[in-house]
Amino acid sequence: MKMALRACLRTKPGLTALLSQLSCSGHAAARRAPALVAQRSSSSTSQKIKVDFDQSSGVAVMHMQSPPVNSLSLEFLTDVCIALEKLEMDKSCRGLVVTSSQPKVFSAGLDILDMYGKSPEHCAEFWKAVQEMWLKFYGSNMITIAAVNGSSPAGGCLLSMTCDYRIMADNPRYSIGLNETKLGIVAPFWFKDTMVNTVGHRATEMALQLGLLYSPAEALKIGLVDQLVHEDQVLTTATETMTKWLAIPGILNISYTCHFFHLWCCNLVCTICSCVCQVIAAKKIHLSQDF
Ligand SMILES: CCCCCC/C=C/CC(=O)SCCNC(=O)CCNC(=O)[C@H](O)C(C)(C)COP(=O)(O)OP(=O)(O)OC[C@H]1O[C@@H](n2cnc3c(N)ncnc32)[C@H](O)[C@@H]1OP(=O)(O)O
Repeated sequence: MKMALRACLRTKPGLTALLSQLSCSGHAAARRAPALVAQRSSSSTSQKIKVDFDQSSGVAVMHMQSPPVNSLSLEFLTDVCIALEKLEMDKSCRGLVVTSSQPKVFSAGLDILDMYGKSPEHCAEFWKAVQEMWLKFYGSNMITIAAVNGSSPAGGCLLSMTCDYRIMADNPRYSIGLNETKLGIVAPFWFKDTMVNTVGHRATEMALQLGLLYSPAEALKIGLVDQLVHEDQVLTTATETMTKWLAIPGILNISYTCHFFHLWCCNLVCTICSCVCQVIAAKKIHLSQDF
């Protein structure tokens, strides 16, 4: 699916325009950009993320370092988007591993404090930044691997699902999933679609209806993560796995992209139809209440 989005971003100007309306590159560009120096190995740091780029392998590692739990605040999301933009522009960077510098937590999802009691303008900017992060990861030309070295609820799970491959620490105390329902929030349709593309319809239905958080073993069973390793080995396994992915010529990825692009279009049409049906149904309920 991620590859489908990649292809569509590359080849379909109309769709790119449509998607970019969801995006907000403007606000990201306005902020300071962490520098990536063109040398064999470089490191760039913003307040909330650190990027180590090894030019000889073409692989960058993004360490999320926003204590205590890497919650996705507007500032954090903006830093991530800026770093991704810079890596994407550097054609020598072919792979990206995302991981956490915080103990026990990959990401706690959207920053609840950044959503509560804020102005409508702030909420709009915040929400656009969430969408931009999703678009940038899902539409990335790089191979992306999530090294999930801790719990990853809600938006944290979404972030990991936008990657091509997920490796999680095999610690039963950690959990991962879209638990929005348990918080009284309906997960947006594109959260749902991302999960459907990862684990299929039935598993997503169960997960969202019940707001399930899965242990690493359960997550592996339904395909929410691809591999479990000992806590100490999450990052090294991710970089080893990256080598295998990067050995596949990029052109083959593009050919799979065409199959997945078709699926993605079907999904989009279904979603639009379903929205229209919901509006009609809501209007009917409203009318029937008038009588
Ligand atoms: C504008 C449109 C809105 C539409 C929204 C639709 C989609 C929503 C998706 C979301 O992502 S909503 C966020 C959902 N997140 C969660 O449910 C996670 C809640 N947190 C946890 O489960 C746990 O904190 C943890 C991540 C498993 C870590 O547990 P641990 O025991 O290690 O730490 P804690 O003691 O619980 O927390 C430490 C510290 O961090 C604060 N915190 C935790 N999560 C968040 C968060 N999401 N946002 C902001 N702050 C968070 C927590 O309050 C503690 O703070 P304190 O000051 O030390 O008390």
